[in-house]
Amino acid sequence: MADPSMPPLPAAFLRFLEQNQIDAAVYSAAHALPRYVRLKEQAVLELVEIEEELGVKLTRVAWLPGFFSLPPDAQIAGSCAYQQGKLYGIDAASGAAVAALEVSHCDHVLDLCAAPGAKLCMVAELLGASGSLTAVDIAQPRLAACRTMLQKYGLGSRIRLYLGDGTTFSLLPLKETTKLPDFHLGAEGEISTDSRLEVLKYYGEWRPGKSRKQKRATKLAKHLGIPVQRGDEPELFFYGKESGVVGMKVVDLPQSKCMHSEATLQDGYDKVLVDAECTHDGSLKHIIKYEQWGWDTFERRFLDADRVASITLLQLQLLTNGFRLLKPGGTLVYSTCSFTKTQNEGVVERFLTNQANAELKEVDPAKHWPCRPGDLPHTLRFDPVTSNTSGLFIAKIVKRVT
Ligand SMILES: C[S@@+](CC[C@H](N)C(=O)[O-])C[C@H]1O[C@@H](n2cnc3c(N)ncnc32)[C@H](O)[C@@H]1O
Repeated sequence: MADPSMPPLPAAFLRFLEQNQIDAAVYSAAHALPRYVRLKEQAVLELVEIEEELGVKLTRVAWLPGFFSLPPDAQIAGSCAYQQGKLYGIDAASGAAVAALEVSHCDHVLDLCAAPGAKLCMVAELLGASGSLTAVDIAQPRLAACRTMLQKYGLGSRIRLYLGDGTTFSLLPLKETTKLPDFHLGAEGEISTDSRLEVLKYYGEWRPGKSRKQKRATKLAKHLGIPVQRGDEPELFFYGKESGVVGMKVVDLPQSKCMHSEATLQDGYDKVLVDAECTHDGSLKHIIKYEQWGWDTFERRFLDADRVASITLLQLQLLTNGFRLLKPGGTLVYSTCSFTKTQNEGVVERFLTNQANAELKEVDPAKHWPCRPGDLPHTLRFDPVTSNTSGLFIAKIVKRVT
C-alpha cells in the first residue's frame, strides 16, 4: 500500500525506474523503515541505560550481531550515548556488506570508497587490536567527516586514511609490527626533539605541504571556478598510532611499497571493500533527503544518461583496482546502494569476463539474512520490502590461488 506521507516521485525518476525495471512500490515503505544503530561491544552491556536515555526501545537485530533497530522517528544525535560514541547509525544492509567480508583478527583490510565511514567504523571494530586498515576516498570534505567519525568513536588507531583515487590507488598494507619512534614524546604527545619535520608524530593527521606556486595556482583556479586538479599521488589525511606510519620519515611516505613496484601478490590485502559510488536510488535515506533538497539536484547528479554510463565505468575501474590489490585467497566485497542491474550484476559480469582468477562465492552467514538472491550466483539484494532495510547489492569475490 502506498505510504501517504511519501510525496509522489517526479517523472524523471519514475522514467529512470521504468528503464531499469525497478518497481516504484519499493519506495512506499521509505518513511516507515526503522533506523538502525550499531552499539560498540562495551555499550551493549549498558543497553537498559541507553534505552532509558533515548526513551525508546532498541530491538536487537537477530540476524546481525551488535545491531539494533529503533522507530523511524527516534532522535539519537542529542543523547549522551551518541555523543560519547557508544553507538553509531548504520543501516543493517550496510552492516551485512561488512559482515560478508568476514573480517578476522590480523587481517589487512582496504576500504576503497570509505567516506563518510559507517562501514569503515564497523571494520575497525571487527579488527580490534590487530591487523591494519587502509581507507581511501576522493572527496576531501567527506573524508574529513570520516576522520571525525573515527575520532569520535575511538576507532582510528590502526587506520591510514588517504585522499586519493581508488581506481589508481597502489599502496600496500604496512604489515610490519609498529615500532615506536625513537624519540621522546612531550605531555601532549608532541615530539620533543628537532625530528618534528622529519618523522611523523605520534597520533594525528598529516597534510603534505604545498609550494607557494601550487598554492597560488589553486587560489586562482578556485577564483575562476575551474575544478582544481589533484596530483596522482594519494595524500595521507589521517593516521592512527598503530597504523605503521608512526616513526616513518615523511620523505619515505610516498615510497612505501606500491603494487606496481617490487611487491609480490602476497603483499596484497586480505580483504577489500569496494562500496562503490552509484546513483543512490536504493538509499531510502538519500531519496527522502531529495524531497527536501529538490529533485532537480538528484536528476542533475544521477539521472543524466552520460552520468549513469560514467558511473558504471568508474565502478568497474574501482572493482578492478580493488581486486588487483587483493592477495591470492583474499576476499573482496563489491556493494552499491543502487537497485539497477547495470551498476550491480552488470558491473560484476563485465569484471568477471576479464579476470580468470576471480570467483563469485557464497556469503556464508547470508543463509540467515532477510534478503533475496541477485541475478548472478551467490549475489544478494536487500530492499525495504524483503529486508526492512535500505537497498543494497552485495557480491563476494575471491581471488583464486593459482
Ligand atoms: C557509497 S559512498 C561510500 C559509503 C561508505 N562506504 C560508508 O559506508 O560510509 C561512495 C564513496 O565513493 C567515493 N568515490 C567516488 N569516486 C571515487 C574514486 N574514484 N576513488 C575513491 N573514492 C571515490 C565518494 O566520494 C563516496 O564517498
